[in-house]
Amino acid sequence: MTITTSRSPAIAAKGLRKAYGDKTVLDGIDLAVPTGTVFSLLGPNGAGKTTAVKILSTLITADAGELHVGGHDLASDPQAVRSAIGVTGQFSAVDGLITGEENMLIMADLHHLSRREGRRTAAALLERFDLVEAAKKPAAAYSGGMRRRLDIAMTLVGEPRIIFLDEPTTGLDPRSRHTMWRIIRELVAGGVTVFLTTQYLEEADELADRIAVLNDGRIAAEGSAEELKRLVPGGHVRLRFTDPATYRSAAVALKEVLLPHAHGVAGAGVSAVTSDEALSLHIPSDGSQRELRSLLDWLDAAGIEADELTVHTPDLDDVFFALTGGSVAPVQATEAVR
Ligand SMILES: Nc1ncnc2c1ncn2[C@@H]1O[C@H](COP(=O)(O)OP(=O)(O)OP(=O)(O)O)[C@@H](O)[C@H]1O
Repeated sequence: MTITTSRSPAIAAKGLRKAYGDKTVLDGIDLAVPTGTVFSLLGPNGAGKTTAVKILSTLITADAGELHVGGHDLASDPQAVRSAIGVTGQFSAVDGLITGEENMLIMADLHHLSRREGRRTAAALLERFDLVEAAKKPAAAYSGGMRRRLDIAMTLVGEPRIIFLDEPTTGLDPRSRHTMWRIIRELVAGGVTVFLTTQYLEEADELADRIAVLNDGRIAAEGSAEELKRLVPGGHVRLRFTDPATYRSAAVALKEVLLPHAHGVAGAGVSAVTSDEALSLHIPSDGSQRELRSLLDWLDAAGIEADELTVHTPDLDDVFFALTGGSVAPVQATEAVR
């Protein structure tokens, strides 16, 4: 297993293209997902994430590209790809009219397991996914979280080594989301490769070894969460005040010190953000000890006492907005600031 892990990617795409009519959805995308890792594809609504999942899991065909999944060529051997993968997500395989257990047994039949083996596998997976109590109830009566768990359990009947999860936690409450994260981590610990699309940047941050941000049909950036966060600004110190008068005098003093000629306070020359409603000031900062010290010195010298000081480092939200045309400045401009 280690040999495969280090040598051949579980999922590889070169020049992946797909258009619907004159709308190009994927415009020559390259991806390589090492075996036993989590890869997350992020992007705004309509960016083409589901399209990429559908292509790589053989549900639809690409217009162009060299695509390999599990070492098999998607164009020439889609059947081999199908037997290596599992897919769950927006197009759930769960039949609501029958029980969770019956859904599992149907999957076991589809995978040609013997009756005995099918029952054993179904029971083990229902237990693993905390569905034993619900097993005899119709799946239509399941909550969203239970249904997702059943969906993944069904996918695992065939013991796929590569799993595509298309927005697996959309609409789930925080507890169900954390359960799903635990399940995904367990799968990966067992050597499974996970291709994950999500709308939750926190989810990619938690789970993914590598993240690609899809925008306008192309990969706008790819890397670990930490690497992506380094691409954008967003680091700041937030000062919060409870007394409006103290807040106002701090805002005035800050404006003076952040004039283009002034230096010495963190990020001098970069505009701070004031929020009159929240009585808070956001001062650009990399959060380093040096910058914090100079900020504290300045606050002392100016006689300003904030009620709360918090350091905010860039998160994936900042990355997402910067790369997908949101409200934050584009990446190049932000690099100049840092
Ligand atoms: N069968 C189809 N025919 C025509 N256009 C399609 C078809 N499927 C998807 N599209 C278009 O392709 C684009 C990408 O859709 P896709 O579902 O892959 O996006 P997505 O990133 O998964 O979005 P979301 O986050 O909303 O699920 C969208 O503009 C969509 O309208």
